[in-house]
Amino acid sequence: MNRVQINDTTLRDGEQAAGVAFTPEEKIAIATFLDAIGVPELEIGIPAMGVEERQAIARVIDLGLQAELLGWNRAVISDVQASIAAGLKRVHISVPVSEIQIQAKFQGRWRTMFSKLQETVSFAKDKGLYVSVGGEDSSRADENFLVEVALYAQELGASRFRFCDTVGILDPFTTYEKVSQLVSILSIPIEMHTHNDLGMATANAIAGIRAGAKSVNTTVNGLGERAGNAPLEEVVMALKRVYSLDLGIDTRQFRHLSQIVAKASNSFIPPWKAIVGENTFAHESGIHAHGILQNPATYEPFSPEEVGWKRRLVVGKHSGKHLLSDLLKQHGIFLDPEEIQLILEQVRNLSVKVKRSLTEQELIDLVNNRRVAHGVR
Ligand SMILES: CC(C)(COP(=O)(O)OP(=O)(O)OC[C@H]1O[C@@H](n2cnc3c(N)ncnc32)[C@H](O)[C@@H]1OP(=O)(O)O)[C@@H](O)C(=O)NCCC(=O)NCCS
Ligand SMILES: O=C(O)CC[C@@](O)(CC(=O)O)C(=O)O
Repeated sequence: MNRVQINDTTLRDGEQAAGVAFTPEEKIAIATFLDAIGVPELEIGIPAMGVEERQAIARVIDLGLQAELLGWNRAVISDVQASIAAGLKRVHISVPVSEIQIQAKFQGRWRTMFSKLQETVSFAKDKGLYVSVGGEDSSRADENFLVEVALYAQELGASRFRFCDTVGILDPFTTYEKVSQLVSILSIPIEMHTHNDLGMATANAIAGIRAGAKSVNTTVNGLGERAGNAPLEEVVMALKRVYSLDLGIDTRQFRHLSQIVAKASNSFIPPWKAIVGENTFAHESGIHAHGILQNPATYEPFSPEEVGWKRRLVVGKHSGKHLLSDLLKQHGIFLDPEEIQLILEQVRNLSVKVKRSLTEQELIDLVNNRRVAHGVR
């Protein structure tokens, strides 16, 4: 698989998630962090939103980051002017390409879409800007029509074409076919933009990359419209682990980054969320813990440290004797097999009652209480 570049859109599509509103300071902190870990391109907002958004974007530009910075625009001249006013040198111009979107936005007049694309791309090019063009709803567009739009964008001087699965309705197989077709026809690179409505954003992003896309949009934690976008951490780790493609991003910072974005977006990360959920390296079940105690590779796809975590072994409803005696030994408590079995039963009962794993102190208390009850010192 060829080299591919991340263009992270946490600060644009991520912030479009209902209820999410970053302060300028949060935008700065997130952009700085993404840049520091080696993300090479960031879509940092929508200048047409107004003066405050433009000021926040300008502050991010002023940081002098290594990353290339991009602003999102409709095919509207005043949007591009707003991007220029914010100080951006790179603009992304989006046009609807499916029948349903062209109907909603331009009353079905596809010629209007072409003329707006022409006007805005030419305007931006005349101003010396780098221009990327996005096909909104590419996945539902007529394939020949999509090719026509993309070729036109290329002819106008766009440097990249973004294939958008706007409502997340593709699977990886169809994504591969559609993107392969575009890659075979266009000479400019394709960028993947996938949504997670059917839980396939990461898989579709990877399928597009396998088909030859050279760039991919991600967001931290998968934050974004509705069910969100392809998560940065998942795309980077899938490329690294499945395809041995190291993008040079410091993955050890993923946990920290995830927490910063979760806080700024006032949202909660499910414990089982791939890579950044707090259970991703926690083991409670007896058979798993027994395996982990011998060799962590039995039940871990890669080391927790690689993405900023530490392994956790916890006792709970599904634990077994090996884990229990191992944890107790660490506290200098040695029980015979019969006692272990009795404590295990108590662990199960208490876990069901409190509906969680037990803390080490709760485990020790169970042992101590049993000793007191049986007059053991
Ligand atoms: C962009 C924004 C400033 C425009 O605000 P607005 O003038 O109040 O208009 P609305 O959002 O109500 O409606 C969208 C307008 O953009 C038009 N539009 C939508 N996509 C377009 C595109 N790719 N190119 C050109 N025009 C487009 C719609 O047809 C509608 O036009 P109209 O005002 O002439 O009817 C505002 O929607 C905003 O702040 N958006 C930021 C977040 C966002 O919507 N992101 C979605 C990305 S798809
Ligand atoms: O950049 C583009 O061309 C479109 C990106 C977009 O995020 C638009 C959206 O719905 O907010 C999508 O998913 O289509």
